[in-house]
Amino acid sequence: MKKIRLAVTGATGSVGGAVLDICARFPQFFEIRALAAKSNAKKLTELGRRHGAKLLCLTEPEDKNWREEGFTCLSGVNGLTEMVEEPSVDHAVFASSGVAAIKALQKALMRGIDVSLANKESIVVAGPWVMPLIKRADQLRPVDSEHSAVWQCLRDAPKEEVSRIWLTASGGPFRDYSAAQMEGVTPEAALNHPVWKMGPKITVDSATLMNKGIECIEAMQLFGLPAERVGALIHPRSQVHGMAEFIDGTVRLLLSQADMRLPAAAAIAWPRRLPLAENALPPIEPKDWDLCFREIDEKLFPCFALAREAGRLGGAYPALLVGADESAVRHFLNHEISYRAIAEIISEVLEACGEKTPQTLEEAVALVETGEKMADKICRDRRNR
Ligand SMILES: NC(=O)C1=CN([C@@H]2O[C@H](COP(=O)(O)OP(=O)(O)OC[C@H]3O[C@@H](n4cnc5c(N)ncnc54)[C@H](OP(=O)(O)O)[C@@H]3O)[C@@H](O)[C@H]2O)C=CC1
Ligand SMILES: CC(=O)[C@@H](O)[C@H](O)COP(=O)(O)O
Ligand SMILES: [Mn+2]
Repeated sequence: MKKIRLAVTGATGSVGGAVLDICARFPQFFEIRALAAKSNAKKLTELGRRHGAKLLCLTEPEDKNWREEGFTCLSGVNGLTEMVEEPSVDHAVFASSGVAAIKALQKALMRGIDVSLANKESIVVAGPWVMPLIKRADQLRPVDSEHSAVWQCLRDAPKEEVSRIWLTASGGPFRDYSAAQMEGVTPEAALNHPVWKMGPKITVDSATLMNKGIECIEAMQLFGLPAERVGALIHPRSQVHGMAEFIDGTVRLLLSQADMRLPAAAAIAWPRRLPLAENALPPIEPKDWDLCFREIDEKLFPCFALAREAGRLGGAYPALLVGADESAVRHFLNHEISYRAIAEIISEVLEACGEKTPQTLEEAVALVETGEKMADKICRDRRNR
């Protein structure tokens, strides 16, 4: 069988690591051609050598003349686009954070190569422009664990037979806190996720439940469903990752260990399933299967409510939300604003400038920056008060 030749954006990060782990375990199926990150030249080069990559790309290298012997080295955001246009790449994995990879995602889909997508920001911001570029079923495969689960549950299901889909949420470290207990929680506490080991931004988003709200918008885009047909439930043990409910009232659900290597493998190996249960990831024993779900309290988790509303309203709101959240989380992690202020600041941004619907992808991406800058200003003003 011909090996799948991959380019991985976000290779130095948490999901990037899961993808590379799968590739290393199954060298008979995968070949790493290209790796990209933002600025971590040392780790990227090390990974490049370990996985035999030929091409490396840093979008923001510290040294503008960055070069590494034995590799073709690209710099800047355009490097990501060049990377996915490389003829020897036939599968692009997007596992970077933020919105830098949107153009490259667009190019990869237009080129017709397979795409595995973990980066949720890009689809939330650019979904209306990116989704129509898909040329065939399953060209775009979700890697975000809940979306991968739903995608797998929907396999072979006619769209008209699907009534609703469900995403699960761990609930984050504060899922059992009262509003009073949430006052004054620290970044360190927010970074202590009960289940997943992830990058800092998404970990804080899990603690505010913004992650789940953003994932609802991501699901609306990926599966072409309106907000009212995308639900989310707290499921503390994170065994069930997503569900599809059908018009006859039956529900398919996907239950597995909480390990990003599973959705990564499902995406890059599709339609094949890799024998991960044999060694790396033993399945959960039936006696331990857990089917406890509970509703999300939108008062306790206002970020979730804000994202749900942004998804319902569409237009400029999803992009502004992504930008404002990026800023608010950064300021929270820097101990400059409180946990509660994250939702307050995002709400202020959405109220101030949500009306103008972007007409182009460029306008949508510009709105992310607008949201981020406006939230930066609100944070600064609050500190100076
Ligand atoms: N972690 C997880 O389990 C999950 C993550 N996701 C999503 O996947 C994405 C990555 O998350 P995660 O792995 O946790 O994040 P990490 O913080 O662990 O890693 C981020 C990665 O993205 C790279 N990166 C950041 N900005 C840019 C940029 N401007 N250009 C190129 N590369 C960039 C970083 O490079 P560098 O090291 O040089 O900074 C690093 O490789 C996010 O969109 C997240 O929401 C989705 C589901 C699960
Ligand atoms: C692993 C993954 O997909 C994350 O997006 C995860 O969902 C975060 O956990 P929460 O359910 O706490 O948001
Ligand atoms: Mn997820």
